[in-house]
Amino acid sequence: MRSAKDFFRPLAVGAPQPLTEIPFRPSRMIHFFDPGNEKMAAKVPDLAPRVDVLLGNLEDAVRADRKEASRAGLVAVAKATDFGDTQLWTRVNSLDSPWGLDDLLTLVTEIGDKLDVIMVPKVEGAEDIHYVDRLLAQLEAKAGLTRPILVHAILETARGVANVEEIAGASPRMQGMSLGPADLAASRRMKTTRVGGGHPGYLVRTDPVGDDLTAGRHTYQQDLWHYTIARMVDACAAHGILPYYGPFGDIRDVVACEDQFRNAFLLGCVGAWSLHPAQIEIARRVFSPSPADVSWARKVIAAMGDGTGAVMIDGKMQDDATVKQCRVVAELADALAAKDPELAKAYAEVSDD
Ligand SMILES: CC(C)(COP(=O)(O)OP(=O)(O)OC[C@H]1O[C@@H](n2cnc3c(N)ncnc32)[C@H](O)[C@@H]1OP(=O)(O)O)[C@@H](O)C(=O)NCCC(=O)NCCSC(=O)C[C@H](O)C(=O)O
Ligand SMILES: [Mg+2]
Repeated sequence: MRSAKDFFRPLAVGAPQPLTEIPFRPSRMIHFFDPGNEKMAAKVPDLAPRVDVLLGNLEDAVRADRKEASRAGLVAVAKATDFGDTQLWTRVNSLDSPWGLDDLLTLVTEIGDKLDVIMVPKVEGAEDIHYVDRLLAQLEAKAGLTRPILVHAILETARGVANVEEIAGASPRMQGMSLGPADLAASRRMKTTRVGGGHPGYLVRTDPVGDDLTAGRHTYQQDLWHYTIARMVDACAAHGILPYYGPFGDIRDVVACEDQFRNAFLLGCVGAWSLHPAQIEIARRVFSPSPADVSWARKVIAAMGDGTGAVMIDGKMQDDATVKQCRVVAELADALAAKDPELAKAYAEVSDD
């Protein structure tokens, strides 16, 4: 482990100064596109103003014989597009793949000034982040970059989950973490073939009534991902970085997608991946606090004055802890409103009530 004194020193001569804090930038939806797919790449200029993050995906879902084309496509899209205040991220191929090294070498050299975050898949432990950290510092120095590229880890192996805290704290570059439910299910030998979401076989059943073990017993489907998301949220909060849900693969089932995203939002996640344009609005809706919640949060903050003591509002006790909860909601609303004029209007309307 690096000493505390060295933690915020650049890892290569001439590399940018590491950040001491990860700035909060709206990232409700990380929209995946394949930059080697001409149809998808052509939609990027129209998509950019509609999403918080555009992610050029080079890893899984890109065929092996299309890896170089996708990498080149991302370079071309990044150079040709004005992203405004929308972030550009990429997901590179895994560190043990034949493409991961060339992804990093090419992208930092060619478009490092446009890339905000590099998502690293299948991170197993702090050693993977340390490798990327040093390499990025060398490449940034060589490219003359003036701000550090941040790193986002996907939690998608059993070992990665076991090491989640050390991954979250491995580098000042760590921006956040996403759940990767498909690879994680395979790594754990879980028996679901879905990408995220619940499973009808994973349930609890109400007790039997009398001797009949079958009649009148209700079952409730449970969430396969609750444990991992909760661990990830704690690790991220402890290290000042941001947690994300990841992908929901049943594109058609917009209802269950919204449920999964909302569970993650309530547990502390700030966003999710959108794999298809249909999921963009779902993420925007879910990961933006409702005007009613913002109105309530502001009311509590106003009533609590310096934030100490206890008061009753609408029959509910408020104190030092609830005002902190309300500040989380109100500060998120302010940050999102600064980017999203529609939300700004909705939040302004409720404060006029
Ligand atoms: C899932 C898809 C393959 C579906 O594509 P398609 O069959 O073309 O869908 P549609 O016909 O409904 O598309 C309508 C139009 O929208 C365009 N489109 C589709 N998806 C996107 C997109 N993501 N960005 C931009 N544009 C998109 C289509 O081209 C159609 O256009 P047009 O014909 O002009 O009307 C496809 O959506 C897709 O490939 N999505 C991304 C998949 C992906 O990135 N997967 C990897 C992430 S999940 C993962 O890796 C698992 C994770 O790591 C884990 O372990 O859990
Ligand atoms: Mg994966």
